[in-house]
Amino acid sequence: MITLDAVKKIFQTKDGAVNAVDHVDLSIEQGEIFGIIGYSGAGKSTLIRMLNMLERPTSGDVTVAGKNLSQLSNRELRKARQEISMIFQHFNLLWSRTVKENIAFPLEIAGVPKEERQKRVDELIKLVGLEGRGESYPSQLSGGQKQRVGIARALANNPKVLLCDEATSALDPKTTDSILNLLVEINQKLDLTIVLITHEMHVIRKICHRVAVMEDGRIVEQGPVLDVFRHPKEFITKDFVKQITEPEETTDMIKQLASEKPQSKIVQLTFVGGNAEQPVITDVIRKFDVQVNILQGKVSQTQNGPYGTLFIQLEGADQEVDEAVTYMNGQKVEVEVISYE
Ligand SMILES: Nc1ncnc2c1ncn2[C@@H]1O[C@H](COP(=O)(O)OP(=O)(O)OP(=O)(O)O)[C@@H](O)[C@H]1O
Repeated sequence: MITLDAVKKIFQTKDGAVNAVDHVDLSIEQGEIFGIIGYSGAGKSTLIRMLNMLERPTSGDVTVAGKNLSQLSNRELRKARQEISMIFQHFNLLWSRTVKENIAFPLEIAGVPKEERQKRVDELIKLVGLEGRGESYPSQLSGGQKQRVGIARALANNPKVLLCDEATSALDPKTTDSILNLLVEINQKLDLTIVLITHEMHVIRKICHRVAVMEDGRIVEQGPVLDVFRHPKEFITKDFVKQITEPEETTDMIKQLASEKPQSKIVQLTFVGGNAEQPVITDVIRKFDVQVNILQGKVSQTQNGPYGTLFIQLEGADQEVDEAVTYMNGQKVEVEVISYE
């Protein structure tokens, strides 16, 4: 559905050239929810804005739904953009228009007759769960409701692709979850391809099928979300995965326990599927002369199935503990001995 081929964007500034996007190749499938994660300044916004030519690449090709956007005339590009919609962090609504009028706006531009417009707006209001709010103005809505208007407006002309530019970054965690659920719902119902950029791994974990990690204008790692969670290769990816597996409280707790019992080993098990870790723990207790303390465990849902992490503390003679770790390494879990020295 979307391919980027050697795409570059260089901004000329008075302080010199900035390589915002540096030779990116990417391929996104029809019906996929594809996430791009990176810290501020990584080039995410520039990259996503090149997917609808809000930003033109300095070089390279962007192809969406079979059209090479770099080669289109302005008129052809306006038409292509009806198939590539976008939602934004700060919603970008028209404040003097009601919800209905905001949603109708792209239909007016596309020349859709009034009666058809009204029918379509009513459908969209229902689709995004804004029944009864059609006559409200944006200032009368919560953040989550404003983003629902943004989504309805973006879907008005039946796009093939929805681009989400930090669409939940201005929302609280609960509202974020409800908007993410809505995005999954429309992805499934409409077979819509969704590309999103974010700096939050939670967003990737919850809704994306695949993820690309961006740093200094480049894609440094990409793959199915579960694979990247299980085997993050780059340092930056490990850092992002820790947002999910190892919140600060966990780190503090582990440091404390490790200092109380310096001879013990703290091990993080990562597994895919609901109960994959249980037989491993049972086996370790049975086969080795070690004491296993379970410190913390968590299973999170992803679009590709459950993903879990478990922190355990192993106590016993050095050799027994080492053998237990070696044994676990050969099982269906990822094993990492945690050390904060
Ligand atoms: N119009 C512009 N002119 C000059 N430099 C720009 C422009 N837009 C972006 N940049 C620079 O390009 C680099 C990438 O910026 P970009 O906004 O794409 O990153 P980002 O990952 O989206 O970060 P953020 O989340 O902070 O927006 C940064 O160094 C930024 O300063």
